[in-house]
Amino acid sequence: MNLLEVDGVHVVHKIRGRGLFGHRNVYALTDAHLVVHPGETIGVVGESGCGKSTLAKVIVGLQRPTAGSVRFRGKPLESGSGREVGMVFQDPATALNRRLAVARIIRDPLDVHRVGTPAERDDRVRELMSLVGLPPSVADAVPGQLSGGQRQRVAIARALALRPALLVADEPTSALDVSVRAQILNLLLDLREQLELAMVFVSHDIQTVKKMSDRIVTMYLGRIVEEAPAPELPEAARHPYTRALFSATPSLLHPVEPIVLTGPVPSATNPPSGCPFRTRCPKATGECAAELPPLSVADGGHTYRCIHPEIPTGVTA
Ligand SMILES: Nc1ncnc2c1ncn2[C@@H]1O[C@H](COP(=O)(O)OP(=O)(O)OP(=O)(O)O)[C@@H](O)[C@H]1O
Repeated sequence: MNLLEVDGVHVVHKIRGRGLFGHRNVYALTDAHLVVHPGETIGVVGESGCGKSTLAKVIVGLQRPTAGSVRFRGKPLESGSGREVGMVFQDPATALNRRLAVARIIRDPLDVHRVGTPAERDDRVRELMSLVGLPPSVADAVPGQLSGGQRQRVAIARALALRPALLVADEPTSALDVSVRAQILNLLLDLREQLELAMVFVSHDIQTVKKMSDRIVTMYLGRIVEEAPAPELPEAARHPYTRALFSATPSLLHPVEPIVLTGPVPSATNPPSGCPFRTRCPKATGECAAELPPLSVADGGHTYRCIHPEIPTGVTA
């Protein structure tokens, strides 16, 4: 059975316009479809504002869809399955209550859900601290007394307290010093292995996402424009935008032809007709404005929305 199914989810925010213009809609997420299988890691990439965090919040139940549904093990997310999905946020400095001691922060979900006896909760907190590599000596410290890496370990321990089957990590290392990023990524990889966790890993750092993920979802202006097996990227990327993202942070192992994007990302209040990427796409033609490109399917569960796709070397279109 699928662990998680995001089915036709839209998130539209209403914002107050200036003067006589009344309300405007921000199309943060449009018709998102995504399936997560037990134990697999889905990477989500795209530029700032493309809807990555909105998708992450929808998956953990922090953002209610305007339309569409999210199902966990076949049941609507609202029906109590929320505790099976843990979330780690970008900045542990703001995500943690700065007045509470580490042990209290990690224990909080256990208290809220009344898991076991108080003594069992204490044991679980000790176990979680050891799992994420926190020494027992920091149990009584407050977040301000810890390093950034330690704070993120506290956040990860708290997210794992209720033994979720799925962990959503939204830019979990981007607020950290470069020197500790690898440690936190390795910790997430170890935990995934040890606990057989599924993960949704959100980052604008496409090379890290490639390393962490089984499949990669590319988002642009609120839409999923491509989903492909991570090991095959960037060579197999069909959507010019996925290629552009990879070519912006080239890797020696996987060189790609540079695709330089010009012009600003269009506003999510007024997305272009047809293909959302067409205003910046080097391959765009008049046809791209007419309608949203249909979902095309390539080998290996690879899907994309583009009518002028890149064709990988050695593949016939
Ligand atoms: N509460 C809100 N009210 C109005 N607009 C919002 C709200 N939350 C998000 N948005 C808008 O929705 C769009 C998607 O935002 P989201 O935070 O999901 O993008 P993102 O890809 O995660 O960006 P970043 O990488 O900068 O975090 C953006 O245009 C953003 O400005």
